[in-house]
Amino acid sequence: MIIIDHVVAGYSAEVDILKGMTLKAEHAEIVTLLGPNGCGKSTLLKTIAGFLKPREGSITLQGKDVSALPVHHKIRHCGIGFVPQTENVFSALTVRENLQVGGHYLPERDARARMEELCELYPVLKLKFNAPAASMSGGERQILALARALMPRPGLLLLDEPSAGLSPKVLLEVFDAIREVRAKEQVTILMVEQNAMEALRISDRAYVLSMGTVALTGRADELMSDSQVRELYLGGRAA
Ligand SMILES: Nc1ncnc2c1ncn2[C@@H]1O[C@H](COP(=O)(O)OP(=O)(O)OP(=O)(O)O)[C@@H](O)[C@H]1O
Repeated sequence: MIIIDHVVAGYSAEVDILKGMTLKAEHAEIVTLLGPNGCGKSTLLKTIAGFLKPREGSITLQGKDVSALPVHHKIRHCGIGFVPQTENVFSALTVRENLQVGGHYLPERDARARMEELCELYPVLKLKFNAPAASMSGGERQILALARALMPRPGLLLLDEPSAGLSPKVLLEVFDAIREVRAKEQVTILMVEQNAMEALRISDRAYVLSMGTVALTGRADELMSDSQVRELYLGGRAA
């Protein structure tokens, strides 16, 4: 379980982007963060991942305060995996090499076994194992990015717009991949998304952010079926 408690953070000392952000994700939940451009969704993920330090408030993971820990410590010792929105695979490296990067500090035997597991989970990785990531489609690259972050078996996975730039059909394949790993490995997933309705369909709960704070929260199915919420926050489309 992760608890974000009244977190204030930003890129410079003068400007707060997160202005007292409070939210949580329970074990093995898929929680989606929605909201308009610039409201702080990516900044929140970067703060949880350790790229930014909270000026105020705390981030608690499994009961431990991880607020001030740097990125590498969070990946290696706290079980936090992060898939950024762009540049999330190494195009010139093969699928195998990308996965090796994700598991670089695992003992070699463990890394090999983990790669095999992930190739079972996502057969496209096995198919393209020795091909460069550059030869993969957008959806395949997204699945590779997901698998790379999964190499060290994180308990918490942070996904920044996994559907960015994907067609509606491919988007659903990537969302299926996310749902599958939650089911198989009980990983907690905190995901930023612009495709609100599609993301809510695979989510347990969601938070709608506005100007650095939480404007609204609820169960995904309740948010989807509330016409006022749909109109105000989710683009007004029917569920
Ligand atoms: N590296 C940075 N340095 C300074 N300001 C930044 C940086 N990255 C983002 N910001 C600013 O922080 C604010 C929040 O940006 P953020 O990327 O978190 O928004 P977002 O909700 O993820 O938006 P989007 O949906 O467009 O990705 C914006 O005003 C943005 O200009």
